Amino acid sequence: MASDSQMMCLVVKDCKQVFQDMDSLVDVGGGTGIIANTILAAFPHLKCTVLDLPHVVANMPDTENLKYVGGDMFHSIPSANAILFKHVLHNWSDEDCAKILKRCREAIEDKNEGRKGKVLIIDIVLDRDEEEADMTEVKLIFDVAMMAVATGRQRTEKEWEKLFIEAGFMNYKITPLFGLRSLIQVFP
Ligand SMILES: C[S@@+](CC[C@H](N)C(=O)[O-])C[C@H]1O[C@@H](n2cnc3c(N)ncnc32)[C@H](O)[C@@H]1O
Ligand SMILES: COc1c(-c2ccc(O)c(O)c2)oc2cc(O)cc(O)c2c1=O
Repeated sequence: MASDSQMMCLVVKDCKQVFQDMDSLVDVGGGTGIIANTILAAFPHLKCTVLDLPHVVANMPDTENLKYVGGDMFHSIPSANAILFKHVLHNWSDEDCAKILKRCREAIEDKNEGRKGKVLIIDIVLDRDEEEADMTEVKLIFDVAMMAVATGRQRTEKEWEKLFIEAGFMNYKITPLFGLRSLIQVFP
């Protein structure tokens, strides 16, 4: 998982505009900060926070631009312009994702400036039109794996869309990445 996170180098390189116009980002379920550090290397002006379970971040030292918060995404997510989830939401049921996405809406609302941020999701999107059959097969194997090891699942675009709308988001944009995954930007 840690080495896979280095694929973020390519995401950051290919999707510069996604990170350019923000000041702050929270990586939810960001573990030991590999993804956050990769993003910071390309965008050092950002203030990043990694939110993960207390025992995961207990011994992680903060740096000038990267802070570790031990907590629970179901209860509260620190405020920021963007909230990132890489390989997190596929571990959770629709009901759980709805709760998490509601916490995101609270986290990206800037009450003083009336500005609203966005949610970034890196995960599998099943049944993309342009996709080859063998790619779909591998994605479905991951779907079965997620159901076996957690209460989660892989989702089609329609299933993602339903989650976003039910959580009060207005719009989204899917950018396919290399391999199996896509970047989904979700806007309030
Ligand atoms: C599958 S890992 C993904 C790690 C990382 N985002 C990546 O792509 O390498 C899921 C992460 O979510 C964290 N997590 C699980 N439940 C959580 C919760 N309630 N609040 C915050 N983080 C949680 C786990 O500790 C773990 O680090
Ligand atoms: C489906 O997610 C992908 C994972 C993954 C593995 C284990 C987990 O607990 C997860 O939550 C996610 O890992 C990889 C690794 C790769 O090199 C390529 C991939 O496409 C994926 C996933 O899509």
